[in-house]
Amino acid sequence: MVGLSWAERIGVPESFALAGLEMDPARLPGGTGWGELAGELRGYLDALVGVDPPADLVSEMAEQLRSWRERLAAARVPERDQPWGHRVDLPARGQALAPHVEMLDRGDDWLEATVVFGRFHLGGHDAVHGGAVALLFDEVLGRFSDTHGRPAARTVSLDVAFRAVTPPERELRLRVWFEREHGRKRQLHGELRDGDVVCAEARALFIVLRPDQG
Ligand SMILES: CCCCCCCC(=O)SCCNC(=O)CCNC(=O)[C@H](O)C(C)(C)COP(=O)(O)OP(=O)(O)OC[C@H]1O[C@@H](n2cnc3c(N)ncnc32)[C@H](O)[C@@H]1OP(=O)(O)O
Repeated sequence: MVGLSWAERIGVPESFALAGLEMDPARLPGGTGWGELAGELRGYLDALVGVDPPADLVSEMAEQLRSWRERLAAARVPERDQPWGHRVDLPARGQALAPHVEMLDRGDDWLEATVVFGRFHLGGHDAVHGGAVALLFDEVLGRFSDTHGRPAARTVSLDVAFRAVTPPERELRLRVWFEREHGRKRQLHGELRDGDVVCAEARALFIVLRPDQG
């Protein structure tokens, strides 16, 4: 990654997919195969949550995972060089923590997207975990907060109201928008819907980082 600027390394949070960014995936951390790997990991976690496997399969999986953990330990890099969470050219920044979000449309101060929570994000009784819903809002509101050339900010408060059960494995609609910007403060609002049903609403406050806080 020698010679790449920080912006080239992690991209800028202007997009949820490549839109407008001239980045060559082969030159980015993780290379061209990272998106497929992150997608496979997401799929693996969703599949694992949904099975009751026989004992020999459990042992075999544990052994393979142990082997991969040991191989990966040798390839550890500082956070700024890792592809996970830094690949803004890929869905979910190339990580499997947050659910899969696809941007549909956006204006200067609003954004619409679809989101599907996998079985991995299930809390119980066919409802998505409330923490996963909060994670979704923090991720999308947080990224959108930094768009249109705005300097980076951090979440200082996130209030989520759970209005109805959020179903897994269904395409849901997410809308987020700026409510107010004043000084270092940005207030954003988000709404998650399953058809006409409002599943959750969020209000978040972001504080722009001072140069010494980046
Ligand atoms: C591209 C990647 C996108 C991913 C999105 C994910 C986003 C995240 O999850 S960020 C991680 C979670 N958040 C954090 O770790 C933040 C931890 N907090 C901090 O680091 C610090 O509070 C920081 C740096 C943001 C601000 O600290 P500092 O510069 O000292 O601000 P401070 O002076 O205390 O507060 C600034 C203003 O905000 C207000 N404020 C601060 N916290 C709160 C709060 N919780 N509620 C209401 N107001 C608050 C203060 O009252 C103050 O207001 P005023 O200027 O009117 O007096």
